[in-house]
Amino acid sequence: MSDSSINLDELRQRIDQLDGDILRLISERAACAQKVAHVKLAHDKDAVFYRPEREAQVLRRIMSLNEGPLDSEEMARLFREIMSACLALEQPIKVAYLGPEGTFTQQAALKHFGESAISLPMAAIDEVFREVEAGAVNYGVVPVENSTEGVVNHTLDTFMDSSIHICGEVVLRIHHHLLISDTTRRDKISRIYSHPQSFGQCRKWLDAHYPHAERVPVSSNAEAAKLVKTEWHSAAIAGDMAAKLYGLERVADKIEDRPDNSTRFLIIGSHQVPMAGEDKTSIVVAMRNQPGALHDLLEPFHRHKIDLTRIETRPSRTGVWNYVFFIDFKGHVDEPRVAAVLDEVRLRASELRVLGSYPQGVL
Ligand SMILES: C=C(O[C@@H]1C=C(C(=O)O)C=C[C@H]1O)C(=O)O
Repeated sequence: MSDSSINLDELRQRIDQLDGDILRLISERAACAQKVAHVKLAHDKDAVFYRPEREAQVLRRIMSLNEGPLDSEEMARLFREIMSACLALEQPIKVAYLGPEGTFTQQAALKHFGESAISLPMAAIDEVFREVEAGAVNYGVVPVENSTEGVVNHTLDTFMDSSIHICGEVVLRIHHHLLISDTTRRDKISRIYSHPQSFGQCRKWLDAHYPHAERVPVSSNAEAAKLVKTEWHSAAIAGDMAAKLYGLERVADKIEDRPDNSTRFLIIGSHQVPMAGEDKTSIVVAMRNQPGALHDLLEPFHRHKIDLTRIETRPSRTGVWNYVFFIDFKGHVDEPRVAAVLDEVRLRASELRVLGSYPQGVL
């Protein structure tokens, strides 16, 4: 036996030993999580097992303790799955997302809740809201803004008519691929299907590589992937999940024009989330139609040194909502300085609603 094979045997024995240790520790952790669930139930029979603020703290702690060689995000993803499996022991979490199956929103839902969550596709953003409001699911996931294409107006508009809370956020790197089926003639592609947002994110690449192909907008990337199965001269632009789901081949990888192309999704639910330590708050504010309204709105944030992360304006849809601003900022409503700012803004606004305070996205 050569030296290298002796080493290999030893290393494999060591790995077997470590796997045994990991197995034992994961089981011990799962038993602990089960006990936590029983304690929660003893206090309140309608207790919610899932605690987004606690999960954010667990993941942040793991990332700060990690010394490699795995990078911290990779390690947090492993722990995300361990927590997801622990939680599912008691009660798998049910999550509605903007479908169909294979969309980036489903990918975001699984990234946030882990693969043990039950994810249910909905046909439209307002259906996701309705399922959460009706209590048919624990949470919903909807896209809210893309770094290349901007805000998803429909999501913001739906918040105006809803009493739902924002319970979390998740940011997903969006990679688009040009996909074909096994019957597609790759030299004869004359039509490309995708969602309008994705066409926007791949515009330059398409102009350079397929200037003459017809671009056909459809309701989702997953729908585009499905259509390609039946047409020999068509391709689709979609992500990994849709490619796998429909068994498509990648003709070109990562064709998005900007390498940092990412989408932010919101987790919506019916509970308010306690402080996690690094939180964000989203509010919607209506101001009266008068000069200086925007300045009046923002001035208290500046004075109290609160960091705004986003501000969007939407047209009002009623007489009361003259100007409607969606504002995200760092901090939690339970912090005194945030409460002070909101009190001041409330006096200046014709209406203010806190959509939610929630942990800043970790993964
Ligand atoms: C164990 C708990 O319940 C759930 C499971 C968690 C875990 O596995 O670490 C964390 C938060 C909750 O979603 C808890 O609240 O601590």
